[in-house]
Amino acid sequence: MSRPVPVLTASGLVKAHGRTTALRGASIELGAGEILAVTGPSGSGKSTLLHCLAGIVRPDDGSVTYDGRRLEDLPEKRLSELRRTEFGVVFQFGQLIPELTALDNVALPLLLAGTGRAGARERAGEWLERFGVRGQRDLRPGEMSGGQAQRAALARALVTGPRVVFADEPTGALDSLASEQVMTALVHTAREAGTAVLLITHDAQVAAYADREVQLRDGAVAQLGVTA
Ligand SMILES: Nc1ncnc2c1ncn2[C@@H]1O[C@H](COP(=O)(O)OP(=O)(O)OP(=O)(O)O)[C@@H](O)[C@H]1O
Repeated sequence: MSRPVPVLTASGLVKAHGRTTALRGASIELGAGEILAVTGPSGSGKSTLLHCLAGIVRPDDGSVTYDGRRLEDLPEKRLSELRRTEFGVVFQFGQLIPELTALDNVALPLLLAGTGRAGARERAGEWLERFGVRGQRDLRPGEMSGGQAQRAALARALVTGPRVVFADEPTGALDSLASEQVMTALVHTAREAGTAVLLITHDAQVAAYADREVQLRDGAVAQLGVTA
């Protein structure tokens, strides 16, 4: 099967945190609309790789190219605009804002992008519906189950129509049923919207949802294999 056109490419990424070298020449390619799992032992550099690819952290060496633009050449203002409009991020503990309801959490990125309040709330409601948590729209994160909160976090990551979603252990804190619901919702929605997903996971069952898997070992890509 032919591979999709790359939307995000990293080559030779090096990144140290103090004396610890987290990435030692990691290279990776994410295709448009592709769901790519990044696996590997604890400390192998998975989160650091995601942070570099998402433009959250600047690598010490190497290059990240998104849609023909080298992230390292972009000024901070342009990079944060790109993160806001073209990338979505979700972490292990969804990091919803605890004081806001599910609906307001999902509406927030739209408000920040300049959508009016009524339109933002309406669209947020539609996205909660897609993830099967519209019934929880008026609950705050602490009042939802872990799986419900993660589905709301995914709705928030996807509501602006990003081209790439970065998910760092999105099911890491969930039981297997909730994990399955979150992954099914993520894969279904990403496929429908043509969104590429970079998915970090320890869990082979979660990695099996991806089109392809890349393993990191000691800060570099160890093996490429097709999982689906
Ligand atoms: N902010 C930081 N300060 C110091 N060291 C760090 C920092 N972030 C990561 N590291 C170190 O860099 C290495 C890679 O960490 P990273 O979190 O990228 O790995 P990981 O594969 O995502 O690990 P895990 O699966 O345990 O989350 C580890 O040795 C880690 O201790």
